[in-house]
Amino acid sequence: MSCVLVTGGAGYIGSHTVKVLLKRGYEAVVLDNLSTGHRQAVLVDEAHFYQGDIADDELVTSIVEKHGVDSVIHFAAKSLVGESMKHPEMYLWDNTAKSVRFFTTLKECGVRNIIFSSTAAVYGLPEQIPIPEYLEKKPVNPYGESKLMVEKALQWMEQAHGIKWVALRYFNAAGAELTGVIGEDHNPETHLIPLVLQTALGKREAIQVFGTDYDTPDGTCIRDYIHVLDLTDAHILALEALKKGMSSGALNVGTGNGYSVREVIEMAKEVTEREIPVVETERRPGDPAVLVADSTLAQQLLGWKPQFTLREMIASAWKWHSTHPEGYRR
Ligand SMILES: NC(=O)c1ccc[n+]([C@@H]2O[C@H](COP(=O)([O-])OP(=O)(O)OC[C@H]3O[C@@H](n4cnc5c(N)ncnc54)[C@H](O)[C@@H]3O)[C@@H](O)[C@H]2O)c1
Ligand SMILES: O=c1ccn([C@@H]2O[C@H](COP(=O)(O)OP(=O)(O)O[C@H]3O[C@H](CO)[C@@H](O)[C@H](O)[C@H]3O)[C@@H](O)[C@H]2O)c(=O)[nH]1
Repeated sequence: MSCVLVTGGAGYIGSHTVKVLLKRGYEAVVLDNLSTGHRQAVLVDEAHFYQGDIADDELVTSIVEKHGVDSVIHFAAKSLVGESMKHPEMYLWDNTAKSVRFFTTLKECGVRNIIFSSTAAVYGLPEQIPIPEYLEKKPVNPYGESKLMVEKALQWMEQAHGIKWVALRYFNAAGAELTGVIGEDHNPETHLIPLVLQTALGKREAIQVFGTDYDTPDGTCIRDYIHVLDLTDAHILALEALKKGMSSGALNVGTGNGYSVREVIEMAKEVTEREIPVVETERRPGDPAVLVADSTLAQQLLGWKPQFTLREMIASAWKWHSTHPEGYRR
């Protein structure tokens, strides 16, 4: 089997993907600067680990040559929407400029296959639900813009240099692998499900519900939560399809089912059998009311099908959080 370079492989989604890649017989090498990732998240001894930056040409070249890398899964990025509003230049630099530099190095090394972590944030405030890929892309924050620019860079680099790529536009990643050994550990944590579970653990006094006056059945925002293992599966299938000749392009990855903030909290109460105090607050700026994916294309082209329900996402996340209340800092 060939060697896959996984950037951001010490992060939440990347570490799950590395584990599954190894299990399926791939050789994997991780490049991560540990800005938000955790060295302990790359558990398996067979995964080679390099601490460094994707824009370090020399390091990238030496990794590709040493390990015979022929494909890349590129997770490394900053992904805090609020931070991107305050410091857009940071996102344009880290996510866009560094990715272009990284792809240039890969091109020079002859690496042709790239799977890229894109996001539902490229759609901005979509006028149609569920969201198909062809809908107009109008990001409402620099984070989404920084990812859309990378998709465009890939398109042009394909034309000029024959790079093959798939941009997976994830909706809301959730859950953890089923042994509870690795999981989500962001600092600061901004995502709903980990915050709800930290509240169940008593680490937070209450979960804030950002806005109860949206035009949705219970007034709170609706999102399409997708299990991190379903995401991992989509990456590996996309890589395999690309190598078999599938055309480059962007694919949505979600379940097609939307859940409101209140529904998530209710399900978390059932799963954890704990009290979860709620405080209703103002809307969080930039939050669309509803984001639900139409993932028909990914299902047709990759033969991919999401396997996990929201309950299973919350239960697997609970297994991780309840056994690692301080995340990887134990
Ligand atoms: N979590 C979600 O719900 C979600 C949704 C849509 C898209 N995404 C995208 O998926 C990817 C992974 O997200 P995550 O939640 O696992 O984030 P994460 O912060 O846990 O992982 C990102 C990893 O990349 C590393 N990194 C960042 N910049 C780097 C650089 N310049 N060089 C080397 N390593 C670098 C970090 O140290 C970290 O380990 C990101 O690109 C994110 O934008 C995430
Ligand atoms: O304390 C909290 C945190 C979140 N929310 C709400 O919960 C929903 C989900 O929020 P969050 O978990 O922060 O995810 P999103 O803001 O939807 O963004 C995620 O999903 C996007 C794609 O849908 C990705 O682009 C982003 O990277 C990823 O963080 C939103 O309606 C929030 O307003 C709360 O009510 N209280």
